[in-house]
Amino acid sequence: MVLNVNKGMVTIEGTVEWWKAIVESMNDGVLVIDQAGIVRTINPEYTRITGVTPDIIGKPLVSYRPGARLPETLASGKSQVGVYRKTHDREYVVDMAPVVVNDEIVGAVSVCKSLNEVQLLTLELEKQRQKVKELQERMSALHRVRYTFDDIIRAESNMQDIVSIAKKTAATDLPVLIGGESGTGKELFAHAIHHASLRSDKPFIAVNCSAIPSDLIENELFGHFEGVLYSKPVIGKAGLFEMADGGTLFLDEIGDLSLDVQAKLLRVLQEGAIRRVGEVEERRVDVRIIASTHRDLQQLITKGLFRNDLLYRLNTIDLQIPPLRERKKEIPLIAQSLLADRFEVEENVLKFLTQYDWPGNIRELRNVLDYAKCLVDENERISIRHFPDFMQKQHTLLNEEKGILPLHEAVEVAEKQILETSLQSCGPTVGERQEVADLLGISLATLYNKMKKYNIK
Ligand SMILES: Nc1ncnc2c1ncn2[C@@H]1O[C@H](COP(=O)(O)OP(=O)(O)OP(=O)(O)O)[C@@H](O)[C@H]1O
Repeated sequence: MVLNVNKGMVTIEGTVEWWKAIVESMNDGVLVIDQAGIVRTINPEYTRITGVTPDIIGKPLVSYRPGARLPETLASGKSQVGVYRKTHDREYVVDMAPVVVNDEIVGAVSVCKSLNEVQLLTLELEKQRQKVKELQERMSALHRVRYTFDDIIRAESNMQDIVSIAKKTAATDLPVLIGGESGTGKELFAHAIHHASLRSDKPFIAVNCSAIPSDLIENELFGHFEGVLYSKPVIGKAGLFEMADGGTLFLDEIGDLSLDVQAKLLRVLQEGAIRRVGEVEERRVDVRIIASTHRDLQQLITKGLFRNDLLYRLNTIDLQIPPLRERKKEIPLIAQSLLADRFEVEENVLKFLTQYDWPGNIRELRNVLDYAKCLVDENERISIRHFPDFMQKQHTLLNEEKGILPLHEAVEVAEKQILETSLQSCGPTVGERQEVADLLGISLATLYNKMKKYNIK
């Protein structure tokens, strides 16, 4: 035996004892025979699983266990894997392999697991498979589109034309570039095109290029290698291109990609293959690209911030979605749809909505209506005072320009102003508010109701 003293620890290595200790400590049952079929060793686990006791050591295996299969491996030199065995009431699974030294078979080893353990492992494996399946289903639900062409409310002829072109592109794999201000419905169009395409049962992956830091976007789009980096294991990761394989990749805000990533993207579009960061070999991907931007890409090209050749790869079909202020006819329709027939709206509100400029387009319209829906009381109709302050001011400005207000609105404006002025110099106590109510000739309860109505704190 060789004793090594290493930092105060005594170890035994390169000895029979060393290997015996390893075999003894294993969780699998081990039995070894030599060239003559004589059992040379078994470990305690072998006894526990098979019931064979250590007195077999030194005896021919077949004399002790006539049905043993290990001698077959010894004779043929061929391994046997997952062999089911049953002796008396014990069931187990055995792997058998020849022991080869200098190209010569010098024995054979049998490694067994009790069936119970195998069953437990099989059960665990089945559970994990089920989990993977559930996760895959959840992932594909996440990657399914929410909108179809039916969800695109349109009334203006320019929008009808755009939808009709978009429907035609759905039947192809051509790249589509969707332009338009923020909130005009670019992503809605991308969903609808994918939904109507032959790829609709495959993933739709949307990535907002402006939301991912530039040093991470390459990793996100193309994935990264698996291996060892600075002596640490790195688990490989598929990028969004691989995740979208067979489906559609929606590159939102493409104008925000750095020139470096634009060059890599162009290569992928030309080659139809991606290379994970840190890998050499290419992987083929079949992905349809729909890109969108609220920027003027021609202007970015002039400034040297966008690649001309990439634009030509992306804009085979170029859809420009007009801003909401150029689709006035659609505003009441979209508003009614967002209110889902559950809220009534005063006539002058719908009129005002069509006059407003909507710099945030349909997203802004949705937000403003959500605000009003939250503020309006049950059985009340949505009126201007249920809108955010900036909208109310805009409404007043518009009417001032015209110099006329509908009478009930003029009354409300005046009433609100009188209340605000009277309450300005008064403190928050009930006594002080009672004084204001007395001066105005109304009850305290009416004062509080009007404060609530006009959102006066
Ligand atoms: N024609 C339409 N009919 C009904 N709803 C619409 C229409 N266009 C857009 N919307 C709704 O407006 C909101 C904004 O749309 P979307 O996210 O598609 O805009 P976008 O142009 O992609 O915005 P951004 O450039 O900021 O990403 C979404 O809630 C969408 O469902």
